[in-house]
Amino acid sequence: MPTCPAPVRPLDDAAAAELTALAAKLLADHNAATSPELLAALPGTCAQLSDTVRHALRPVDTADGLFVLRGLHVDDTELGPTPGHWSSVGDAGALWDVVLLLVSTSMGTPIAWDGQQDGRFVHNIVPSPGHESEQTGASSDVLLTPHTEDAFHPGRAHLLLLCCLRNHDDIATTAASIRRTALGQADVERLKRPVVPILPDDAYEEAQRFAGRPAPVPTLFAAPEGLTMRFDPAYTPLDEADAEWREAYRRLQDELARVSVAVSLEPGDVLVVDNDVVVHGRVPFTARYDGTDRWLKRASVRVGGRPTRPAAERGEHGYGQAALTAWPA
Ligand SMILES: O=C(O)CCC(=O)C(=O)O
Ligand SMILES: [Fe+2]
Repeated sequence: MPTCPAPVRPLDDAAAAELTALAAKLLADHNAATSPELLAALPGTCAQLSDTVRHALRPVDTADGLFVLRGLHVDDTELGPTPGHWSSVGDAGALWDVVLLLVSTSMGTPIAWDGQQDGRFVHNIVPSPGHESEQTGASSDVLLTPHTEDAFHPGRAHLLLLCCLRNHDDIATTAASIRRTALGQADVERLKRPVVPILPDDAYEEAQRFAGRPAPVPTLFAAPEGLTMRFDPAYTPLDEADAEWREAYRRLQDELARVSVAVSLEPGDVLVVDNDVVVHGRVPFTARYDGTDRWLKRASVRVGGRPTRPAAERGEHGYGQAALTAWPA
């Protein structure tokens, strides 16, 4: 798998300092990155960003469906130990929550879920004891299978942002763009049909208990700018589909593996992924559990008026979950 051929958008020192200083001021004004007042102040603060920063934060503009924003400075010695679980993070790395929220707000509206990580708008991705072989951000020993984030839900993010605080072992995030695949037209047509559902993942215990009937959803969709995808094989009951459809799905998986790139994030990097175009995952690794583990901050962003999804999604129940927005929609 090629390593970091992802487009890099450099932030020079002045731009990085501008973004970090604005975040620090917001945090000082509101005390906590989780404060509703801080969230409400994000759009107004973003409006103060210079054209240079704004330009670096323009939408994803290549068929890779992603870019890496590079140039922010994380001081490892100031960070404190990597928490062992998202629930024990408290306000550790809070400045980076706010930086990530500013970056997110310049692209759209940050969203959160009541049922995930206490409804926080910035999640912490750290390996956690006892979760090594799950298909969630807390795992380590296993390959995190390429997936669309929150694929089970019609209100899922359009953009997924991962900000790296620590990654001493160069553990790569994987990314594969549907726009780089060469799938036969017959397979595309087959995968555009709603055949099987995508069930809530293990990060959503409440949604997994939802009693409603799972609705089949299409895997591929022909949007005006090209194909988009909704894909999470680890939570898709593939054996409910007929053999022909399963073979088409298998060929899609093979194509995604063929075009997959490995992006090893450095501290300060923000990976921006178009969640309609790219599936992401992570290579397996051995957790350290000594306070120096890999640590990412994650945000999800909704972008209004994007024609990237079938209209039929609007009728889905979303397994009883609703996305929260950082300020009233
Ligand atoms: O750890 C990573 O690189 C990605 C994990 C992941 O899938 C996510 O945070 O959504
Ligand atoms: Fe993910």
